[in-house]
Amino acid sequence: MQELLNIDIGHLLSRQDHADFISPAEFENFAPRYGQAFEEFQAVLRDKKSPITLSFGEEAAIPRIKELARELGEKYDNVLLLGIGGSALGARAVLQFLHGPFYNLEQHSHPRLFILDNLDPVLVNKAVGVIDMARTAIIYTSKSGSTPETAAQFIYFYNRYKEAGGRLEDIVIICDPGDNGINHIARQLNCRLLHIPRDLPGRYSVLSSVGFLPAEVTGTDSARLLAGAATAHQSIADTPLQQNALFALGTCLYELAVKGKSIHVLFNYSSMLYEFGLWFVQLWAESLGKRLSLDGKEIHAGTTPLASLGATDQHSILQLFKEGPADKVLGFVTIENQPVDITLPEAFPGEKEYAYFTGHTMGRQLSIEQLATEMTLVGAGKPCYRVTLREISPEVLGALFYFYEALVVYTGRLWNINPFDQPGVEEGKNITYALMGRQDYSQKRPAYQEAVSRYQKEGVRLKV
Ligand SMILES: O=P(O)(O)OC[C@H]1O[C@H](O)[C@H](O)[C@@H](O)[C@@H]1O
Repeated sequence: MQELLNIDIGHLLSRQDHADFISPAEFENFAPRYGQAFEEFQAVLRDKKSPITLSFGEEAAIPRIKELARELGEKYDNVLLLGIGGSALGARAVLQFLHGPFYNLEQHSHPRLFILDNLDPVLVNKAVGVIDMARTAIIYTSKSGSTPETAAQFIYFYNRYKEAGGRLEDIVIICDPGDNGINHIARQLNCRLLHIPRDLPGRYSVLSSVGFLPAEVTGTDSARLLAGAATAHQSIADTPLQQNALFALGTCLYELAVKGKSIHVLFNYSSMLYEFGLWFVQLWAESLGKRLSLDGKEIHAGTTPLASLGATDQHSILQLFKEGPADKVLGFVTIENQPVDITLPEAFPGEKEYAYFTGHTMGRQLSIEQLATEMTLVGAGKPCYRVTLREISPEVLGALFYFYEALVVYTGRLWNINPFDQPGVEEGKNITYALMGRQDYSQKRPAYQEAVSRYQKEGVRLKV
């Protein structure tokens, strides 16, 4: 049987020395130079000692998650998921990949799923206009429980839910098991509580109750997502260096970054992968973008992730990819076996711009366009790799999630950084807490207020 994922790195390489690609000599040097780091990483995976392998322990939680999803489905027409970042992007990617963008408009036996992942009064107001709170279950997902955007949304919807006569014990909270406010609230409400493994960071948590419950609510078997991840895990952990796709791709991406390819574009050739692209952006950016190395040196590691959609973005950003700065490496993601294809009937036979479509399928046209785009980029000196997905299925998506998680963790080793923290986002949060009057930030408040007014005075305002 065909593999879940196939990776082609041939067009990251060149036949001779080339500043924009990996040369044969550089490629040959991979094993002696990085082999030990990779084999150490493989050993950590095999021993299930990496935070990402905590997902496999979540198999035990699946029966309870299925039961909960079934109950919610029986009682409610809608499920409202409140979360942000790693608490929403994975669920959005699963929904889009397996059900597409019109899930909530289709007729089916499962509840509609609304994922609100922004603090935006206009958006919230629009949602209130279309969601009947008396027929809506709430899932509040926050690893830390202290993320202010999600907390504000929960406070608001909790009140609306109560006003609509909602049963407090049906609210679902998904969070870290620590002794924190969100757990206190869960106990106070006596509601449903699912815990995310303590050492599984939010942006790596899609393969846990964070992704599993919303998936199950919409009828996706989360055990199949996890089974796909397990297949990818086995291949990454057990395949020897010379044939290992993750070793080859991760090492190429790291070396190309060092050679100045500071932007990593994921060019997804399926609208079903649109949300996956956003999940990838958070995972790549927060994990690898680090000021300090593990030994405390200021290195400003990482490359900038960008998600693009084919064929749509051929008509927007492709021009820059091809002729703009030579600072990018591009990964194409394509789907080998589409569940449906559409054959174009004969029309306008006398018009040469239209006649040639007759008998072609949209799927075939899309794959021709993908190949044409990739070839022209490589021809213009832009290194490209391709990930081919066997089909649209939970197993393939689980494998894809896990592959990119492992890719990030391995390249993090080469950068010598911690891929599991995000110190850079804490300062902004602290200012927010202080200015919003959070009690335990009262001492820091005057200093932050002063800094804010100084900052605002520095503005140079011009009229239009
Ligand atoms: O799940 P939460 O704790 O609410 O966190 C939501 C998001 O918050 C922060 O921005 C972190 O940098 C992200 O990594 C995280 O996914």
